[in-house]
Amino acid sequence: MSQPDPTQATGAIALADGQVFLGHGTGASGIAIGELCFNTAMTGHQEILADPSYAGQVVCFTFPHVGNVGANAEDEEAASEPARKAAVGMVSRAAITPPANWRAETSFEEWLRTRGIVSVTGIDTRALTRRIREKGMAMCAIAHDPSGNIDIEALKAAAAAAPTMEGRELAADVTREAAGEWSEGNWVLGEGYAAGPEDGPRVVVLDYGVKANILRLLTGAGARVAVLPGKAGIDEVKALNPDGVVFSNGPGDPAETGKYALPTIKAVIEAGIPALGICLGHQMLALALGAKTAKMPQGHHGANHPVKNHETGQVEIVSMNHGFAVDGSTLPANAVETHVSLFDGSNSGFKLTDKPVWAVQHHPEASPGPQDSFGVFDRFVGALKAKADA
Ligand SMILES: NC(=O)CC[C@H](N)C(=O)O
Repeated sequence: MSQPDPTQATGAIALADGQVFLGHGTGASGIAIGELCFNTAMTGHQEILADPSYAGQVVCFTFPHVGNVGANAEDEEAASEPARKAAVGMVSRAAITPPANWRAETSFEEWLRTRGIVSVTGIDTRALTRRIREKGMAMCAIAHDPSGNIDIEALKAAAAAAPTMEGRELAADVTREAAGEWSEGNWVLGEGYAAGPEDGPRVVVLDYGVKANILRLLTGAGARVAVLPGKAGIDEVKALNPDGVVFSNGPGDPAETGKYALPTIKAVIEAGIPALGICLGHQMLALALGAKTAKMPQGHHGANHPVKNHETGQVEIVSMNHGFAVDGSTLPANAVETHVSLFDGSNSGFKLTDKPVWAVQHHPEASPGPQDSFGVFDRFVGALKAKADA
């Protein structure tokens, strides 16, 4: 692959170990610093970059053609204004072509610009991905300068000085500022989003950077959904009379966000309120139960990860986006592992035997990805309805 002249490159990415890749800048200009991960999804790149769990990260897409479907407002995953600060950078191989899809409302390049995502194309993404596979996710600095005046040495220094993801609390940056109601339901081709139900179980979602499709699928399953900022305490949760509580996905290190979130999570479990944790919420539920989480070398980021559901015996193909994992062997005696990743055997879900508590590591809401795990929402809301009818 031809490399631009280092003195004229409009895009560059420097890793913390000093390795530099030169390319063509696109999207937002400037410099962004974050953890570099690779994502293997072949479609849904707008939804991936708009997932607030990617806050503080630069995403390298392994699929070479990114953005040729453009972008549209319906595929928005930010559920609040602060949540629009999701991925900080994007790396891809081929140049972004004009949109060629009937749903496109804008070009992907324009969307990257308006979202402030510093992007570089023309990169040997196979080499970059191999680097992550061999040495783990690296801190990086990514630059786009349309005039081609990138200070490579300064970029290397910025990458080397960047704080690693372990120990970072990022949920506070992407959570909503005030409590709110959520009424958007499931998306239907040609019709858009359905309205939420008038009655049904009350579900309170603790927002650590929740993906909008989690809220839509809860609403679609028949719940009346309220969303609270991630720092809300148990009194604020109880004031909404919840039939169930959801601990959302989100960015950063679960042990750090857990410093303010665990008291609320523990209080919900102790009160016997049915609870569901997703991704960061799954990790923090595990921490609340005394289990441990650890940083993974390369994490799971993609839309075709096989997960074994021990309860049904079936394999579900799921969306994944996590760089930390629950150590399943540290779960307490009253927890049963319900899901496991078939890529590496890491924990992908558990439930409690003596409390109505469930958790999944993967993203059952997809967006993007297969819908094999949509049943997580129907089962949770169904359990709340069954409890109300009992
Ligand atoms: N999608 C998520 O909720 C990610 C959880 C956590 N930030 C991780 O990287 O593991």
